[in-house]
Amino acid sequence: MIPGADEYDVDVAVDAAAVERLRSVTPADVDPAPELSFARNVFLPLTTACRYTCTYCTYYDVPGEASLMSPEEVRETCRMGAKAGCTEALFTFGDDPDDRYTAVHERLAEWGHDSVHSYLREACDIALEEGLLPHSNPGDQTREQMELVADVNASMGVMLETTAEVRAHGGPRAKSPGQRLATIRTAGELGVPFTTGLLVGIGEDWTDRAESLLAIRDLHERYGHVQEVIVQPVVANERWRGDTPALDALRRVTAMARVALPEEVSVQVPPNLAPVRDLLDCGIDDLGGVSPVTDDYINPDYAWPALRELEAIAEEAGVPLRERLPVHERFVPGWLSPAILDALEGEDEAGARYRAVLGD
Ligand SMILES: O=c1nc2n(C[C@H](O)[C@H](O)[C@H](O)CO)c3cc(O)ccc3cc-2c(=O)[nH]1
Ligand SMILES: C[C@H]1O[C@@H](n2cnc3c(N)ncnc32)[C@H](O)[C@@H]1O
Ligand code: MET
Ligand code: SF4
Repeated sequence: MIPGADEYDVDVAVDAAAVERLRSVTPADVDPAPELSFARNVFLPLTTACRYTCTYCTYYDVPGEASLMSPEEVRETCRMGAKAGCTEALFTFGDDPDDRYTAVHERLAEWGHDSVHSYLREACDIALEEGLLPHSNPGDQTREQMELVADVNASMGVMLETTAEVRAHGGPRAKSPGQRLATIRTAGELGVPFTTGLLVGIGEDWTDRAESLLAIRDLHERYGHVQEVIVQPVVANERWRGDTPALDALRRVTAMARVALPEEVSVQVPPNLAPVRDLLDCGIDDLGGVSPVTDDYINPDYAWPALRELEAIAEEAGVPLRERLPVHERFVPGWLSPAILDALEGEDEAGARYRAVLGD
């Protein structure tokens, strides 16, 4: 039984025999992908306040020190991104800050918001006005929270990380695998194209990795909404002095992701955190969002490779490098809200920029 599954009423069916079969997959069992895709984004860390205290994370600030990006800063960053040819505004930040962050809540109230989600909606509107398509990953979301922002996002996401109960999530306020699966299910119910993934090396074992991939597959089979699964190694920082996954392990879990998931689901590896060149034969077909203008605020010590480097990686793999939007092309017919479709069809510069990426 997956921890928290009962509490959040998720009936994800993971068959023990399928876990055993997936565990035995190796890179020799997968074919290399025919192309590599990526998106150009700007990273907008709306707030560093977070209800959790994951032990691998340097992103969150303690109450009293947490920051909140202002609407003006959001607009400025988006404008800069659009000018640099980006298509995606990546909003990813602390999970639903709790009541200990009084200063954050007071500031939000001054700006007319009673929650971070209410503010996120305004921020997504700003991004659309400035010519970027929002992709929000605010961590766990309730159905009510996701409903509040779904129609102003091209796609959304949350890392499942793992279905296991791990010490790295521990402490009094811990992430629950059941809650994360419930978030992924809610996205399916609401028809939101979705990104999720594994965080590798936080204390999970091979059975947990296989189970996590099969849980994602199960939810995707029900709703068809998973666009990509990220295989992300945990990386060292001043809070995480623990181990990081060895290359062998990363190669094997990447191949397992490729075998576990149907072909239409991309397998993404972040080129600033993982040795992508050594994973090209393990089935990856996507390099995720890469920013020409902002840092990776979650892992600030790990710089984005330049576009030139992505081109060199694709060349080494002998496949074309293709730019994509934050929502994968197959979701454009039928899945997008009027606000996002309007942006894609707009007669302005942004519309032309999106359509150029789509190849229309
Ligand atoms: O720059 C990053 N982008 C992350 N992204 C963004 C991703 O690179 C792109 O935004 C998506 O591929 C959409 O284009 C995530 C998106 C999600 O929905 C869920 C998790 C992540 C994790 C990261 C991350 O750690 N760093
Ligand atoms: C956006 C995602 O970034 C991941 N994240 C947080 N800290 C680290 C780290 N040290 N290394 C790699 N990924 C990390 C979390 O899994 C989160 O969901
Ligand atoms: N807090 C969210 C999560 O862990 C998103 C960003 S992590 C810095 O899923
Ligand atoms: S990984 Fe996300 S949820 Fe965990 S402490 Fe960092 S910001 Fe919060």
